[in-house]
Amino acid sequence: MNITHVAAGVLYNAAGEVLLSSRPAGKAYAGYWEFAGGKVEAGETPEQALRREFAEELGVHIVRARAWLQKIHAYEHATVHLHFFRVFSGDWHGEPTAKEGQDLAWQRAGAYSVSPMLPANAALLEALAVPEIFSGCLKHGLHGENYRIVPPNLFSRADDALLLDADTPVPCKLTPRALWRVVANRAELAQAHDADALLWRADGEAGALSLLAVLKDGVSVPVAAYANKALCDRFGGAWQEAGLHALAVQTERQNV
Ligand SMILES: Nc1nc2c([nH]c(=O)n2[C@@H]2O[C@H](COP(=O)(O)OP(=O)(O)OP(=O)(O)O)[C@@H](O)[C@H]2O)c(=O)[nH]1
Repeated sequence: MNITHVAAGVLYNAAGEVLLSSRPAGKAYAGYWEFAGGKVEAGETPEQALRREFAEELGVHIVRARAWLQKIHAYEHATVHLHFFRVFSGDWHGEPTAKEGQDLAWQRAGAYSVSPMLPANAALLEALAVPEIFSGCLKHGLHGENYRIVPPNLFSRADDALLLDADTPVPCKLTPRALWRVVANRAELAQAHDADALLWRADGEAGALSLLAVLKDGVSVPVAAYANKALCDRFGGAWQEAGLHALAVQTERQNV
């Protein structure tokens, strides 16, 4: 199969908004909103392609980009392997300028006002609303800004995300905003193919290192590392560099 590699970036401003751009006239899906980026050229890494596309399309110079999710999507015209990056405020400079006739809009993650969005990006746009810091435990749930992930017995609101083990069926009466599965190794990861997001439970150094290896291979859904504060302090930077979405710091009082 012929696969086109594409690099795209989620650019953040100081207010925490993300930049979307519309596809210019003449391209497939003209007028649809997407993240700035484009095809990876021969001899380039995805990150190099991202830097080039951001300079060409937006006049933005990227200082540091963090790997995020990877998606494979089959379009009528091509199958694309998308490499998404996040570029946080402070990690870029320049004034984003539409250099290719596109429209630009800063948007609050989860409260988008532009449309239509590129259909392939739906899960990604939802993933951006997942906060980057959680705290709590598996038994009582994990809490982040405007977001909570709870086990079935605590599920009470339509905007709750549901926390389940890798092999527990979703209770049919529940319709969570997202399904999070708890995994601790590659075998459980392989079972969790229906998850919208993953909570990687790292109990010690071995678990922390295997999470790092999984992230380096590339992940297609947001991953939060569930670990005690000491492990989060020790591995947090390396995990985030490799594509971790969030840290879920295990609170002291529990032991599950
Ligand atoms: N830039 C970008 N492309 C995306 C995103 N999501 C997604 O499915 N794609 C797909 O990835 C492909 C990117 O190709 P492109 O046409 O933007 O790349 P390009 O600027 O290098 O195109 P060109 O060679 O026609 O000038 C398209 O099929 C596009 O639909 C996204 O968020 N951003």
